[in-house]
Amino acid sequence: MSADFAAALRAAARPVVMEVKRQDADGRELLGGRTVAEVVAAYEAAGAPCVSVVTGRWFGGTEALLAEVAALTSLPLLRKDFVTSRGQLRRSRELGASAVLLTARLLAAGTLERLTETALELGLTPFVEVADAAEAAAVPYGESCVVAVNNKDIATGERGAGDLTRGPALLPAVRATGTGCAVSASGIDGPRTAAGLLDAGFDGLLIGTGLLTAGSLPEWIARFDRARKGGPGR
Ligand SMILES: O=P(O)(O)OC[C@@H](O)[C@@H](O)c1c[nH]c2ccccc12
Repeated sequence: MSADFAAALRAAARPVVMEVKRQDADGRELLGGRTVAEVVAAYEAAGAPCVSVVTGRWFGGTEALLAEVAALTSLPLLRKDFVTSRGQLRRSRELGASAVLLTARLLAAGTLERLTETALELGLTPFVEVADAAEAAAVPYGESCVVAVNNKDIATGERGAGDLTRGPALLPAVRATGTGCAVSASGIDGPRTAAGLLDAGFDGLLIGTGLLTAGSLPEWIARFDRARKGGPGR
């Protein structure tokens, strides 16, 4: 559980944080009759370096889901939720998270700084999501954080398709935070899109719905590998 989330992601042949999420923002079921154990096993077989677990109620998640995934795998886990308190950070650690989502848009600057500090003290990697250049410029302790561009809009409840041009445009601002791990998150619909974001310079991706609704995960991965310019593991 203390595994280094960012290092695992950066070192991976397929730097994709694969997400366990019960429902999308519109309430659509995503596990499709599979058990959580089956989904985690499929992600491990696909070479996932890290797993994201959505505990937010909005997406049908619970804290118990994080504990369940932690019992199934030793991969570093990201807790995805709307974390606003230090208590939630401590709890995330207890439940087995290695990294925790902090959403810049939802947190006042002082709160984001305080939560980032506490996360680092607890040995959790802050996974800070930004949606514009101003948010990126304000990321505290950027060199110790994973900084992710969220392609979807939190202001509209993460509904809709997302804006995949946002990420590459924001990449210079994300790099300026000092992070060694720039991630593109949300709304990545297919293997070609995913490959294009890595070719555009992202170190990693976070994908939930696209993987969970893929007819065949091995086929998705094979298409992803083929679509990458330098092949997997450049
Ligand atoms: O399923 P997608 O579109 O690949 O997105 C994954 C992830 O980014 C999304 O689940 C998410 C984005 N922000 C969140 C905040 C809380 C919980 C979950 C999320």
